[in-house]
Amino acid sequence: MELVTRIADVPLRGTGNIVAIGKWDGIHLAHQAILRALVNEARRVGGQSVAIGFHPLPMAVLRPELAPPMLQTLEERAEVMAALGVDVHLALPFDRAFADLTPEAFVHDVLVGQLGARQVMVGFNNTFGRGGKGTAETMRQLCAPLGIPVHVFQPVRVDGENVSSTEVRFAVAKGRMESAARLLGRPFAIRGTVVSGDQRGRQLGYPTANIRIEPGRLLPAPGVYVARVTLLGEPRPLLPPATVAPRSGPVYGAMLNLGTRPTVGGSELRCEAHLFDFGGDLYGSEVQVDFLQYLRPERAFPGVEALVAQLRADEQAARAWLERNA
Ligand SMILES: Cc1cc2nc3c(=O)[nH]c(=O)nc-3n(C[C@H](O)[C@H](O)[C@H](O)COP(=O)(O)O)c2cc1C
Ligand SMILES: Nc1ncnc2c1ncn2[C@@H]1O[C@H](COP(=O)(O)OP(=O)(O)O)[C@@H](O)[C@H]1O
Repeated sequence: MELVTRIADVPLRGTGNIVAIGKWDGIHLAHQAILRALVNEARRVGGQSVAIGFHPLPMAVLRPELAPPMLQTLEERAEVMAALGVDVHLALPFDRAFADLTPEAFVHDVLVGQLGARQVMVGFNNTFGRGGKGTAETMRQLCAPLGIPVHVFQPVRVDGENVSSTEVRFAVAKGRMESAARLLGRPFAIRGTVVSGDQRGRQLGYPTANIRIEPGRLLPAPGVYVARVTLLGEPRPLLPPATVAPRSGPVYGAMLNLGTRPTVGGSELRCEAHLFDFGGDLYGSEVQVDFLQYLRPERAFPGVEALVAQLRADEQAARAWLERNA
């Protein structure tokens, strides 16, 4: 998949562009329904599937004080799209000039004029153009005279709730990882580089890979979790335009602590994972951490012995969970 941030960098391929528009944060089940339809339709007509999104997200530009933390970095979002088979992700920088386009100008100049869209797909609650004035219905009305079909996708429901990025954020922030996974269709995950810590873990018998946390992203509630860690290898800085392919690597069951380590006098938030049945050097490599299940809150133990005893109990609980859910 090509990841581009400028319309001029969208390749010209096939019989034209089939376009889906959204914010795509998290790429939950409802996003996936649209993107799968996009890919299928583009393949059917021999066209190119283009998912238009934004980076940074509109809210981060228009009302930064109200902008929620993101469920994914641009790279994480792009890789999930690549895995779904999308041909191009156009992540437009949402600046003031873009925000000021009227719905008419967006359709006539951007979608038709610059992108040559043949069909358009949007979610039922999509808004676009100045002040968010354009709705899915506006899109239909503007595209109909141009002979461009608009497909509006209805909400996807899970456990009686509409699937939305807001619902996913809520579940993640509460540490409800199984709810988050039901909405996402996969576990909530973060990626990061392993950096060095205080080198204390190995003395406790539990070396813990210290995963650097990107600012501005949403993290689960602090605490101890059952996790799965994928070793992705060398970090690959992403500078669009770039070709993005889904990455993978060896996968390990793990237990992790997202916390400040009060027992050893720590104060800043860290994400530290102990991988089961692994030995080796992870410093400088990139990992993906899937948060699977909340186990317990972090506690201040009277000393390291009590901490290690708890880590043994955590290991048993985490291994048992992984076995049950293999
Ligand atoms: C599964 C797990 C649970 C943990 N729980 C706690 C805890 O409840 N309280 C605490 O102070 N530290 C906890 N820790 C953090 C350890 O104190 C930390 O990993 C250890 O101090 C090693 O730090 P280092 O990697 O910087 O050397 C936990 C670590 C893991 C992997
Ligand atoms: N099973 C394992 N789980 C996590 N890290 C491991 C494991 N085995 C070896 N390591 C290595 O040990 C490092 C963590 O050891 P630790 O003593 O906790 O040091 P630090 O404080 O620098 O994180 C990891 O970054 C990784 O390179």
